[in-house]
Amino acid sequence: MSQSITLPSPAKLNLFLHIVGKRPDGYHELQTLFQFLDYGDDITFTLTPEHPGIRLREPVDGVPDDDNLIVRAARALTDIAGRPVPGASIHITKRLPMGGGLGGGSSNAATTLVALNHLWQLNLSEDELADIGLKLGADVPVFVRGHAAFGEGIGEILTPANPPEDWFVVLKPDCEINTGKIFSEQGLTRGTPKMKIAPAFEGDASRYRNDCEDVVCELYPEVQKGLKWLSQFGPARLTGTGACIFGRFPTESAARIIWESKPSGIKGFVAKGVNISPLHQKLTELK
Ligand SMILES: C[C@](O)(CO)[C@H](O)COP(=O)(O)OP(=O)(O)OC[C@H]1O[C@@H](n2ccc(N)nc2=O)[C@H](O)[C@@H]1O
Ligand SMILES: Nc1ncnc2c1ncn2[C@@H]1O[C@H](COP(=O)(O)OP(=O)(O)OP(=O)(O)O)[C@@H](O)[C@H]1O
Repeated sequence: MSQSITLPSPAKLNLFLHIVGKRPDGYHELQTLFQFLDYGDDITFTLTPEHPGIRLREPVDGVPDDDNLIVRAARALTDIAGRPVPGASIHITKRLPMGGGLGGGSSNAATTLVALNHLWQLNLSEDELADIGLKLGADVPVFVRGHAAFGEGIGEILTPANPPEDWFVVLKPDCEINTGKIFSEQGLTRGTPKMKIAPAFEGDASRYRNDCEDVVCELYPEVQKGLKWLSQFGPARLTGTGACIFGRFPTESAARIIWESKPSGIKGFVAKGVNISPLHQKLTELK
């Protein structure tokens, strides 16, 4: 690879999300089905041997650079490198809404780990990168591994899956939702019985549920309104702890017809569900 590389940092959907328990450390045990979207941010990494350290070319709105998951991921790799590494300048084209349940920050962290592992020639394995990623956020490992998967534990125990690669209308109701706040809500459904993960479940969208939906709809009426509208055309769900909601369609044209008729003012996009992450597709092309 050259000294500069631009890589995708895609969104994920939680096609379903069950909360099956709570761990002693307060984190919730989940069962979920992750699929990637062919839509997301792009990040350009340029090595700057003349300038040591990590620099973000522009801040992400409302996120101090030291808290930015891109910078935190790069620093975590620097710490583990065991030798001096060249500086890096990082430019992000941000498309994913924050607090959207699309895993934007986690995806940015994963793309950074994968990119700098290559550019700095650290040769860390996928397992090692996923372990570093888990310390940054529960959703980072699935983005590092790059295959649609059933997620268990807090999302780090991954079993590769192949749900249908349908088209989605993703809508972003006008609110940002803090993941920690939803997990701390008293009324959250926490006791869904654990099921045996089985491939048959991958295609059976009628069984998909998100246990955060009731609490989120109660706290954020704009999410409830969006779900009601989207449900007219088929099953619609919340992703993660929201705020984004999605409806599934068999073709792009079917999705676009609904997208064109959405209520004015609501943002979002149309995208295809993909089982190999666009990040990993691009890496394969570069090899
Ligand atoms: C809801 C999901 O998006 C589903 O994929 C993820 O589990 C959330 O992952 P994430 O945004 O990376 O979340 P983190 O940054 O790790 O966690 C934010 C906060 O949410 C709570 N949290 C998160 C994940 C989890 N399984 N149980 C929790 O209780 C914890 O209080 C944590 O401090
Ligand atoms: N590079 C980044 N991009 C977006 N958010 C970031 C980034 N770095 C840190 N953050 C912080 O992470 C928070 C969550 O952002 P993110 O876009 O991951 O939300 P999300 O889609 O709801 O995530 P999840 O589905 O994992 O809960 C933001 O509010 C922000 O404070």
